[in-house]
Amino acid sequence: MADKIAVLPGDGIGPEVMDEALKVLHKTEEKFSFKLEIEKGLIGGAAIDATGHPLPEETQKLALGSDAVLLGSIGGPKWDNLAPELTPELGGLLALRKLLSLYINLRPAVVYEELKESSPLSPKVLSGKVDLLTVRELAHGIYFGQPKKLTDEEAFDTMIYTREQVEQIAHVAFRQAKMRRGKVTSVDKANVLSSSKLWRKVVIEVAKDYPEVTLEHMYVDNAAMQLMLNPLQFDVILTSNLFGDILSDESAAICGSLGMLPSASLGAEISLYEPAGGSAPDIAGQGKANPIAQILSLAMMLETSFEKVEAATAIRKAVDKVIADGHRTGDIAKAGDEIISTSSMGDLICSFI
Ligand SMILES: NC(=O)C1=CN([C@@H]2O[C@H](COP(=O)(O)OP(=O)(O)OC[C@H]3O[C@@H](n4cnc5c(N)ncnc54)[C@H](O)[C@@H]3O)[C@@H](O)[C@H]2O)C=CC1
Ligand SMILES: CC(C)CC(=O)C(=O)O
Ligand SMILES: [Mg+2]
Repeated sequence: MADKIAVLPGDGIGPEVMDEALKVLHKTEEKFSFKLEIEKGLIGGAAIDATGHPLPEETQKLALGSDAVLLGSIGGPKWDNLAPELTPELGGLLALRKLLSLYINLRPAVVYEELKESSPLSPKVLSGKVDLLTVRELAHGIYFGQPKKLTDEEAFDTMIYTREQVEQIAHVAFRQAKMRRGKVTSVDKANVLSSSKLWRKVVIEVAKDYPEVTLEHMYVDNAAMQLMLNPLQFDVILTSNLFGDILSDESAAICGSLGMLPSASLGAEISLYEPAGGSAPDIAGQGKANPIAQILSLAMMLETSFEKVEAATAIRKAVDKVIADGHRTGDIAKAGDEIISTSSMGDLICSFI
């Protein structure tokens, strides 16, 4: 039986960039002689409009019955004022991450030599190759902690981490660092938050199992600044759900655009692959979105869930080639560059596979 993927395009630019990723998948299947069974489903605002719920039962069944999930992005102003549990964010994406027990979120950020000019950072700061990996805890922390409350007079969220949850994600970061340049920077706010004090204590304990990996700690405010001042110092950034969400967007900015940042959300069995960015309502429906984050998320899926390493490498090489040849969507263009559309970028990447 063919391996099966659930394809959930979602909202805004989600369906646009997903079309390009599927084109690339089909080209890759042809080239490397394999076939994945694809079934599309609804999530987020699109699901609310069609069924009244951001994660309909049918989508839950589809995800649970697939070998991997490829997701576009969810949300948009149209659905912002619903009850929290019925929003595309909480009721859709976060509920899906919970359903699949996805506690690991890997967000690799690499600055392409040819895109250094698209980065807001100066050539002096980018004097070497920025290649960092955010390992973000994805299933707990303040996004999920109970109790939560929202009234017109009072609102709160709860940031909880248990020893076991921190241990789990810390081991992932140290294992990644062993395969990379051997350094983990654990980012917390242990000077203020109890959950961070436990985080730091447990990370120090886990580090003892990895004597070959250097561990350093950084408060999140300083980390946000250090990313701008000296991103070259980072190899693996290990951090909590909220801090990882914020810092990974910052790492995308360093790369030139959120449209360049893929991600893999991993857990017990079924993994989910999604661009780090959102539904980009400001550019949705205009053919302006950069599909590379979605296409690189596809490459992460082929490699991680299906062991199609050659296929994933071919996709990454094709992306390298379009960038090296100077093809640019608007988000990564500099003054004077010809700007190409979402679908032209997808076509070009296909042509290089
Ligand atoms: N994983 C997901 O599905 C996520 C969903 N969201 C949702 O997306 C909606 C919009 O949120 P925002 O804060 O505006 O964040 P966003 O990530 O959608 O957009 C931020 C900025 O990055 C740009 N951008 C993002 N992806 C791009 C791409 N592929 N190509 C070119 N430019 C790109 C957008 O045009 C915008 O200027 C909200 O409803 C939010 O909750 C936000 C983040 C992640
Ligand atoms: C809907 C958000 C919680 C998703 C997000 O911003 C992210 O995972 O980066
Ligand atoms: Mg985010």
